[in-house]
Amino acid sequence: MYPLTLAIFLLLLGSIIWTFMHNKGRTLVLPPGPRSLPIIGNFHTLGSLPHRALENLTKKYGPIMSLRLGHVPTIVVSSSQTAELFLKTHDAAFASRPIFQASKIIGMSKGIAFSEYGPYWRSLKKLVASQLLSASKIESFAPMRKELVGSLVQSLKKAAVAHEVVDLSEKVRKLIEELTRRMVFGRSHYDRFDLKALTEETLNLMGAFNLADYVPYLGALDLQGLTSRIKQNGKTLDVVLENIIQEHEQIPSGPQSCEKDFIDMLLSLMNQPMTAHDENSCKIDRRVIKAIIIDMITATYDTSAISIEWTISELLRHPRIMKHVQDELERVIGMNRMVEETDLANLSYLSMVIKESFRLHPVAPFLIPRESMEDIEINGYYIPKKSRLMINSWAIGRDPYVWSDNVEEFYPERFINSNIDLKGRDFQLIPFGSGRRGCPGLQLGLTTVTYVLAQLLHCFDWVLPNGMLPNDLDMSEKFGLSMPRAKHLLAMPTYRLLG
Ligand code: HEM
Repeated sequence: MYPLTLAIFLLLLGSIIWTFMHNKGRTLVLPPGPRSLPIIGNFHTLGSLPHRALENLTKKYGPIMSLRLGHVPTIVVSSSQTAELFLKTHDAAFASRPIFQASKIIGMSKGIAFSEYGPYWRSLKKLVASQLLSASKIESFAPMRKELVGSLVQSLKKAAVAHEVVDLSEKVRKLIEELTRRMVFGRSHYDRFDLKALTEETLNLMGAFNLADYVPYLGALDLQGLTSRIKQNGKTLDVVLENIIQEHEQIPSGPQSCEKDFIDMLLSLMNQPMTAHDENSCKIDRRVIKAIIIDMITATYDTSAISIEWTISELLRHPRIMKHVQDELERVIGMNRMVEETDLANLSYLSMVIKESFRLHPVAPFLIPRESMEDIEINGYYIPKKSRLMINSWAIGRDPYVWSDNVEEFYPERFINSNIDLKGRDFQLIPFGSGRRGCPGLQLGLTTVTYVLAQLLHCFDWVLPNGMLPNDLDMSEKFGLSMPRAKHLLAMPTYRLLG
């Protein structure tokens, strides 16, 4: 009798443990969140500025909040501690990206920013980091940056003499556009194509809330007209890139050319494995080159320009801080010459101003959405596989537990004696993201932003037009994948260097 009882007992115990293990996901609950409606889920709660709407909801539901966008389970993370849990402790589980209809059709799901996590993405990211965005490659474009920023200063000098009001947003955008064009396409004469309009359309389509991505069975109806626009955009982009690549093949850059553009670099690696010394890794072909190029253009196109326009807007609203920046520039560089990139490391106050600007105005308020690759438990909550993860870096920059009670104030001095940097290790400030999917263009982006700002603030005094007072400057945002000012920044320059 005794062995039989023991066997039954062990069988029962085993089945209880098995049931517990296999029902683990079901016994845990989703993070709290607002009630969702049929079909649309919580879309109606997002409004026109979702980063603000969701920060508001966080006050009720906490820093890990669960929503449903259409049919997609979505987790919104809004504090530095919880961001660390998702982007560091459990980074591997959240290292994938959702595949959007636009990224698939346009070809971006084969690039870095919008591809799923796996060996292909890993090889691609390594290739780009080592061949296109290495410190030496960024350095090789320094003369080009100097030439183009110099031309902008000359045109602003003329405007200053004529007492003209300048559309600074437009000027800076054109500068970054030209920097991007020269770096990626170099000598190509692509004036037959409106690459600017094409890139803007790509960014708009990638940033749109497309019903096909959230309520798949409505996708076929194309109620928003997005699918046809995406197809058209994908086709045109492919033709343009094919033309530019062919031009590069017909007139290759000389072996001595010191300013090889990205297409030259990638063509020189054609048919080689993406990861050096790994014959099994995917080969670099035209499709890979096009996907990388689209990534490089879209990632560079507006990020730096948006950071610059927000920083100058804040300085125009805060004359004390503007003066402090200019005093530093005068002390470090003097008034007889222009800023060089080698001076940038000595501009510590400007660096604090840029951090403060990123805190209040992160270019990508939700970073780039991620997708979970497995069922996972975090902080006692159940997060199902294929959940969308939105990190609200805009809300994290305003967390009063981290930034004290003057969160809304533009106050660069908060970074004095602080080790917080922008590299994604300090989760209170993550404008470039963090972890495996963090931004590989951080160094290039930060160099460009700091150099252009230093030059504009060293060469010119700036005032708002028509006697507008600093507090009257409209600081409204336009929400998208990236978040520029809603209205262009207008200001009047006065040249201030000697000679
Ligand atoms: C001020 C300038 C820039 C800002 C604020 C910025 C910001 C970001 C952010 C927030 C992400 C998402 C990170 C995440 O999900 O954790 C990202 C990803 C990315 N960025 Fe940047 N970026 C900038 C400039 C650049 C430049 C100049 C390049 C390249 C030339 C670049 C290339 C990329 C790429 C390829 C990714 C996708 C990485 C991946 O998915 O693995 N970025 N960036």
